[in-house]
Amino acid sequence: MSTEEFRNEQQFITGLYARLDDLRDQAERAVRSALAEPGSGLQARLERDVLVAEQSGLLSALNSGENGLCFGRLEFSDGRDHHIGRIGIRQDDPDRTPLVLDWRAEVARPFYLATGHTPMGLRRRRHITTRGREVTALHDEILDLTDTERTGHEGADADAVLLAALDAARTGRMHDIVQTIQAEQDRIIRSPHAGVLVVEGGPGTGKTAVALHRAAYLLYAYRELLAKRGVLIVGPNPAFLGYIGEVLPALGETGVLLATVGELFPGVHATRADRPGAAAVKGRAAMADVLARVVGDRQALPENVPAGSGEDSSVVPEPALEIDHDDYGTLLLDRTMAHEARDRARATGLPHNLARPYFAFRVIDALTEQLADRLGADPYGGPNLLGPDDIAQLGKEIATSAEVHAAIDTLWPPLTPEQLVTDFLADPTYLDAADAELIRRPATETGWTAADIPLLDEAAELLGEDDSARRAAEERERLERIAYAQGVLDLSQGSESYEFEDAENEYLAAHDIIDAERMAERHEEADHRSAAERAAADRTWAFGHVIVDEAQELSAMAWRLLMRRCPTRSMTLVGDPAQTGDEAGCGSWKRILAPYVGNRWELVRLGVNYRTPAEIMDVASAVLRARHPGFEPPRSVRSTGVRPWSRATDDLPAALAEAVRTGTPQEGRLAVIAPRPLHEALTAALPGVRAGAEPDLTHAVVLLDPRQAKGLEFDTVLVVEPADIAPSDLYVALTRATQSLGVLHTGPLPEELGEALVSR
Ligand SMILES: Nc1ncnc2c1ncn2[C@@H]1O[C@H](COP(=O)(O)OP(=O)(O)OP(=O)(O)O)[C@@H](O)[C@H]1O
Repeated sequence: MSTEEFRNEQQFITGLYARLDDLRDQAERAVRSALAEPGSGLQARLERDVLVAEQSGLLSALNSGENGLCFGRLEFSDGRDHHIGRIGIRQDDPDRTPLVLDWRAEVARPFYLATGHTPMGLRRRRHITTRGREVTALHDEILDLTDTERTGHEGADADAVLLAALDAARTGRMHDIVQTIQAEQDRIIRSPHAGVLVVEGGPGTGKTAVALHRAAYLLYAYRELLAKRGVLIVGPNPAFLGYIGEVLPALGETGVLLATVGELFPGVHATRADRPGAAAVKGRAAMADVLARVVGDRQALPENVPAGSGEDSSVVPEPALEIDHDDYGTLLLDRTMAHEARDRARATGLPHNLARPYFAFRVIDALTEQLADRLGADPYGGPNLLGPDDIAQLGKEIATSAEVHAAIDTLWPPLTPEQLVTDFLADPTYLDAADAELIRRPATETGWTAADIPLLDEAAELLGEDDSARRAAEERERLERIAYAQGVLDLSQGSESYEFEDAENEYLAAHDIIDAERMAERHEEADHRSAAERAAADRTWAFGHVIVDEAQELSAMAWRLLMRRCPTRSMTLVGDPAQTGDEAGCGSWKRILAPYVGNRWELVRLGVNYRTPAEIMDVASAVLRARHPGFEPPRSVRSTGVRPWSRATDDLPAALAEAVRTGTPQEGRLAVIAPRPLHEALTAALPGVRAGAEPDLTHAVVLLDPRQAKGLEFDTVLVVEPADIAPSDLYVALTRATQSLGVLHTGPLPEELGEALVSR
């Protein structure tokens, strides 16, 4: 081993961290002094806010570089020599020479793609492993095969760095993979941001890792566009989002919204669970039509014939609403009138609440006409005696009558999504009896389920938000801000000294470059939250890019919601149809995507399993092949030589306690995956175990049900009572371990599993 190479590299890394410390100091000082500024005046406050935001963003990016700041070096045959790191850092010289290049820069690509066959101009690729600020290992690969110069760090196994990362003890939190991204993954991470990209791959093929690094890459490559519109990452449950939550901050990116579909209707938290079968019914595409019909039904016509209207036998009595007007006695809002008003309002094509004023205007006009006919009728049969002013006055009185508005509300009520969906679930219509029964929920039972959220969103689309009051208030505020900004500008103009006319001293004052309106707008922007925060609070936010993990789990209704959040259809969807567990999940990409993008989407497959050793993957594949004989499992990149085992027992809690005691790794994590009904008994047998809806995954031992385990991984996994777990969920459970797998059972094992395991 060449100690000189080692020393040189250490010297470089030490210098690099010194530069990082300097930059951090500068940014901290800038933030501190900006915050200490009294900031009088709009312009000063605006500048201060911008500076604080910029420097804080820079600080968090610099802090993210603390671990593994630099992890690679590229030496090109033409003499170029670059270090590669988590973030880019420049020297403090007039040219701002790069010290280390951001892994996302185009020049860094050969680090991930170059091979002996296609060296991409590289002579040597070096992996630098560090602990804190200390270099602990160097691995070199010579790509130019004519090169005879050796450093002594050429690894016998070029994949040593990758294998070390895969073998490392798990922490309960996902880590980034910037140091070891593989070529097939790199191509996906850097593919252009427009259009729909589907990434399919078996368990452990790095789909989640790729999706997260793609978000970081897109924010780097299309920063201007995406920082404004934000990136949304959708995951299957909050525990999973907690598990992946540290990856992007570690890559210096914080402006991404991570959410489950159940969190995408602002103001509503899904806290209830659906009963079995209900989510599948609620998730069907047909629910969109059902809800549209339900809204249509709320645009009603009068049903009852008023008492006494059949007295004149020459007139066919018509159903009508009787309106008792304080001043003018009874008015009749009859069916013909309501029908005509409804047709007019519907013809606008607007959502229910926004079409409502059109209905109301029409009804008011018709009632005014009715009243004018009655009051102005000439007893001698001549033309109406009322003039246009009288009729206009009558119209005003009708339009401001509480009784008239009550009648309009009866026929075309203003509705909220919550109200509409609550009423629908209490009395589900347009469904067959069995489906209706599955989703029926009395209006007195409050709280929402995750499958209700797409229904609420659909209802919100059908109803539209009548936001005229809010918009009027916003406009008032805006005008006030402009008036204030104008005052500020007038003052600054008034205080100009004569020196400003002197060409020598000429500089731009605020009023030269900005008018009051723009100044007010800029101040308003400076007040605003980050794109991710604003997006989280706004149901109609259109994201710049949407990434969906475990995409196979989403229902047709959930897709409708997500597509509304991404009108440009710039999306990355990752998933594995073989792992579909949710009863509402929609299996085929073609079926999911056809309604939105036809066949204009791209599919890429990942075929290497980085998580599960070959011995464990053999067992999991046996389970899947029993149902899908043609199934091709992903190829495991490593094997451990440890065969998965099974143990039959009469005393499950005791046997499990023993297996947990002997199986818990010194470092690393163990998960027990068991059907939910067993959890109470098993928790009692495992003191200190973390269980429940959102267990702390960083704890040494956790108890999960198979659905909770989706997307997660642990060093050791114990699967309990596999015969009681649905096959696709069992496949997921069996593929969660990075080192060892055991199965405990009281009854017989599923046949294919029994054959694949060694019994203990
Ligand atoms: N290039 C890589 N370098 C190092 N580790 C990697 C690499 N690719 C994937 N991994 C690791 O492999 C494991 C599995 O990755 P990930 O969770 O992204 O897979 P997945 O395809 O989403 O799996 P599943 O479908 O089972 O949820 C993770 O620990 C991840 O860090």
